[in-house]
Amino acid sequence: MLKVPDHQVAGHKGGHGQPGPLIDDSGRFYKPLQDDDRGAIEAAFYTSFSSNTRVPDHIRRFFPVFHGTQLIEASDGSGQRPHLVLEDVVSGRSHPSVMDVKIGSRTWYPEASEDYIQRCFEKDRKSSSLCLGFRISGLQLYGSEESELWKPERKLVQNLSADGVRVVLKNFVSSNSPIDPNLNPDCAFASSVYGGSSGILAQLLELKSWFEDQTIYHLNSCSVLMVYEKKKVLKGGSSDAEVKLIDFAHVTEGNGIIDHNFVGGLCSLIKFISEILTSPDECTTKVCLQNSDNKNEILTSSNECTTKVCL
Ligand SMILES: O=P(O)(O)O[C@@H]1[C@@H](OP(=O)(O)O)[C@H](OP(=O)(O)O)[C@H](O)[C@H](OP(=O)(O)O)[C@H]1OP(=O)(O)O
Ligand SMILES: Nc1ncnc2c1ncn2[C@@H]1O[C@H](COP(=O)(O)OP(=O)(O)O)[C@@H](O)[C@H]1O
Repeated sequence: MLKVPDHQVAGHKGGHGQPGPLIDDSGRFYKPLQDDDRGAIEAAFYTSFSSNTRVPDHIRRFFPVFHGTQLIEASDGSGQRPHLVLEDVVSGRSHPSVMDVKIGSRTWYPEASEDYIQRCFEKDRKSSSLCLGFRISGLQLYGSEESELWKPERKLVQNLSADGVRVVLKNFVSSNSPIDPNLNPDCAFASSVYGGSSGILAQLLELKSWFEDQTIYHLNSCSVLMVYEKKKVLKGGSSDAEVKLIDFAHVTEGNGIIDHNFVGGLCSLIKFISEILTSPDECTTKVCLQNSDNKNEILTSSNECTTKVCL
């Protein structure tokens, strides 16, 4: 039985006349192939990547397993449509905290159309992509109460400044509520989620070492998906933190050239996460996430805050 995923944090969602992803009970994620060349490019990437013997096994685990394409009924009832059949990265987790981070200071690439380049350029300029080399595309995080789920409006998190990004990366691994203005992110779970030999930082470093050498693919506009199980962490168990790369609709051939745009963004994300691990209390900012009606201000403050960032 296919259903709409509860834990999608970014990308195209079903509704408003467009099909969205579906999941099944056996841990598979069905992504509708987009009509234009994006669908064909992503399917070609997964096909090439799955059989490419130059990709080391320890790197394959950072990509969802690919089970081919399949014709299934689209989520919007528009009839049968081809879908990529992928491993569902959040399957088996009851309270997954999830963050989608789009890597690269530039999400466009020279082979794209002029119109696409302009749209990407505008988004990169307005978001943290241009200055940091990545942007948070979307996230959800569970609080300490099982019923508490924070899923901020995507446009708010995408356009955060460096200070804002730092606070949200701290919120992601904190035990206290991101929407209580009186609470600073305590980074209580930083060491179990970001740290350790199998934590998110170690996984990102392993990826980085491959991307510093590989010249097969250029992963334009691709995301790092960071996932962990909040329920287990709250009980003192392992975070089961996982990093996966997703969204290959704009992959181009590397042609012997290192993907500097991807490597640069990855290094920047690594730096932010390393700093949270080494100095979790250090902060100079106060982030104010304002709702679209501009009425309800949600403040997330940190120790010794001196700057106020408003959206
Ligand atoms: O439609 P939008 O404005 O939500 O833009 C989509 C992006 O959403 P965002 O900029 O993060 O809000 C979306 O970004 P995310 O995957 O959500 O990070 C994609 O960039 C998508 O383009 P494509 O399918 O990769 O070619 C973008 O879709 P297209 O506009 O290119 O169809
Ligand atoms: N294999 C997967 N398993 C679980 N969730 C996924 C998977 N791939 C994508 N997602 C979810 O869907 C969102 C959008 O995915 P993405 O491939 O970027 O779509 P789009 O091409 O529409 O931007 C991600 O932010 C994530 O929440």
